[in-house]
Amino acid sequence: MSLPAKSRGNPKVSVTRETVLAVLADLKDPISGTSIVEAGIVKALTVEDSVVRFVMEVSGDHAAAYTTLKDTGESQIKALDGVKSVSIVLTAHSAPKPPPDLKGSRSSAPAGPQKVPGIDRIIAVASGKGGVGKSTVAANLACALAAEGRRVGLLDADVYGPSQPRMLGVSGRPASPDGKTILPMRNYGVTMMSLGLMTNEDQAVVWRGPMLMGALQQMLSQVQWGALDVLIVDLPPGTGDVQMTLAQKAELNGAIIVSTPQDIALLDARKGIDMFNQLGTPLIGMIENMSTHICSACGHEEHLFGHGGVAAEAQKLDVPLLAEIPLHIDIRLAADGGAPIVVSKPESAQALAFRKVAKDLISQGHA
Ligand SMILES: Nc1ncnc2c1ncn2[C@@H]1O[C@H](COP(=O)(O)OP(=O)(O)OP(=O)(O)O)[C@@H](O)[C@H]1O
Repeated sequence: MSLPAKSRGNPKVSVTRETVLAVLADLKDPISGTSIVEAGIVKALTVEDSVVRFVMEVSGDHAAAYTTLKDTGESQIKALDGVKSVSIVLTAHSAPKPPPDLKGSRSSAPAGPQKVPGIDRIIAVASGKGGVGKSTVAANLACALAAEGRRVGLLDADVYGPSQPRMLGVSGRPASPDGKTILPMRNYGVTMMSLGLMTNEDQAVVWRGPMLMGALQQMLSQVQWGALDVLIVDLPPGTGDVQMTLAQKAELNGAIIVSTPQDIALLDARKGIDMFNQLGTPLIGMIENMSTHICSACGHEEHLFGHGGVAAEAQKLDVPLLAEIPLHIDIRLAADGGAPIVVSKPESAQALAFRKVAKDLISQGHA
């Protein structure tokens, strides 16, 4: 493929994603012989403020063969007009052969969920429906556990709407000094990694199933989490590929289901509970979020989305109800402002509701 005409000599020209892709399309994958774009090696390409970033996802067996290619790509993109800098992260995942053993094989090799080295426990925070406050709960629980002295990681696996960088007030890109491992970000005592940090915040990310699985696996195995007492995983809403992959690849110690009291959210939450039951992941409990609204002006309490629906459901399903978190503007402002309420107003009633859950998780040995 030939390059689009470069606008040499024009310092004001801004480089586009298409121009970068055209350069990359001319680079041959040393293994398949096709272009590295066609071979699906280039992932999460973003062009932002003249800075080009992308991930080259290659098989671990051939990582060395790609180092030169990475350097070539870097210098060719740097040479484009309008490019200030280039950041390429070369990530090597384990070889695709033998095929992933998802159903269990007759071989003696251990199949199924594995413990992630250095991580004592993994808790998934899930919801059946989007927008019920799952990410808010995950961020507050992670910070509250850290404040209790636990070594906490937070993995934002919500690939369709990663929000943890914003909630934890973290920006910038994770570094990969050796091209193999990724250094996570850290704030409020929480070690955090998000797929959102590898992509452009304004860009809709269309993840294909296998790409998603590769990315999730990388997040678990190539991020330098360090020693953790607990890793909280903020899952995307619903019962899709990410949930399945996570439960199949990593040993999950438990799941927390977040729901609003409304029937429709509860219906979806039930599907989520069903899925975890089928995957063999123990349910730690349910959290009713946006349980009751307390007016910040007059203190009047009203039940915008109903109240007690999750408690009734939890009882029916014989799953503990961990908390009823009120709908309060301070919770939203804190989350939007990059300092969850347990950090920004730790003594408020809203923060105490989250902190109690964290303390209970510790005392029950879950975190
Ligand atoms: N208890 C609460 N009180 C007030 N606002 C809340 C509360 N919980 C969540 N919110 C706000 O609701 C919005 C959605 O929350 P959040 O992003 O945590 O939901 P989510 O379930 O993770 O959504 P998605 O799955 O779509 O990412 C955010 O603006 C958040 O600040």
